[in-house]
Amino acid sequence: VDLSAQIANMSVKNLFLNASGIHCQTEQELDELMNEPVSGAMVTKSMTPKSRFGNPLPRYYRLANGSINSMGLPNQGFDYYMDYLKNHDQKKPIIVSVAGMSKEEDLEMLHQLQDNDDYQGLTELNLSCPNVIGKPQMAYDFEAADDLLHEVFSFYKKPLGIKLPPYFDLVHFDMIAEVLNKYPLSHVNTINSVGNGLWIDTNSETVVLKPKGGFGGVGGSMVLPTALANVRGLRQRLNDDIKIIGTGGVTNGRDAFAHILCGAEMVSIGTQLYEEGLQTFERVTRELTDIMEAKGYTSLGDFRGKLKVIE
Ligand SMILES: C=Cc1c(C(=O)O)[nH]c(=O)[nH]c1=O
Repeated sequence: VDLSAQIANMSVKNLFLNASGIHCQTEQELDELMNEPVSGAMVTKSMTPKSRFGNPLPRYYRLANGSINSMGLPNQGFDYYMDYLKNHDQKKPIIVSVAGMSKEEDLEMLHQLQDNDDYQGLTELNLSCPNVIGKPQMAYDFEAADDLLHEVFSFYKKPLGIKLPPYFDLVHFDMIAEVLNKYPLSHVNTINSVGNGLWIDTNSETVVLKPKGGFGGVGGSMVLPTALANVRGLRQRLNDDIKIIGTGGVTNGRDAFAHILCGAEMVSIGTQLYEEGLQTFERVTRELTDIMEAKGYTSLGDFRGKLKVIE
């Protein structure tokens, strides 16, 4: 099922999904997401060809208004997730997230997905992992991202989206959109965590994460302004047929409403889902429904992308 098909009969009910990395690494976590009644889709932890332990612990830390992580791409490996797809009926679309440690690994996994006749799913190429030691975030290198996508779309013909890091300059929105509009992407998922933040325990005068001297991706409510800007900036610049999954900073119905006003077709929840658990989906959906009812909206289309500016 590609995202646009999923969106065709979109309602509040199936608007939400987990952010990749959250509650989606093991078979048990994936089963719990699959059986969660409210979320409309789900996404796997970004996978690499072989399973990875990831970075040394501590590698996740909860902040007052968010989180910081340097997980280092821990995942069970490509074959594990392919087996999961084969052995479980899909009660909801599962987005397969792919994040090779190199361009070669990205291409290797995408070739396998393309050549697997049993696989008809929606794939998301993660170009934005900030925590693999020594590996830059590909999506900050516009030329390299263009080259990779050119090569990918020379053979990959199934629905494919990409996960982007946040950009912080309107010219960068222009530049990445110029690249992405050249390709038949099903969607863009924005934002990934805000890369290479740093948190300090001032009592011990020490960083809180072990990997990379404490540098890690920042998520949660404190990144909502950046997430909204990236959803809005890319919606204003991307071809209409490239849908946007809004990710970043969603803790309640009002945050989700804001993402949709900026143009998000679906909304994913990460830090809040990790901290509060799967009941987050039911709570945020209820809160969003209450807001829509109070405003007299009966469908997401009544307000999606209709953010007003001050004339
Ligand atoms: C796939 C690796 C990622 C990771 C990670 O595994 O460290 N953390 C993030 O916040 N975003 C990612 O994209």
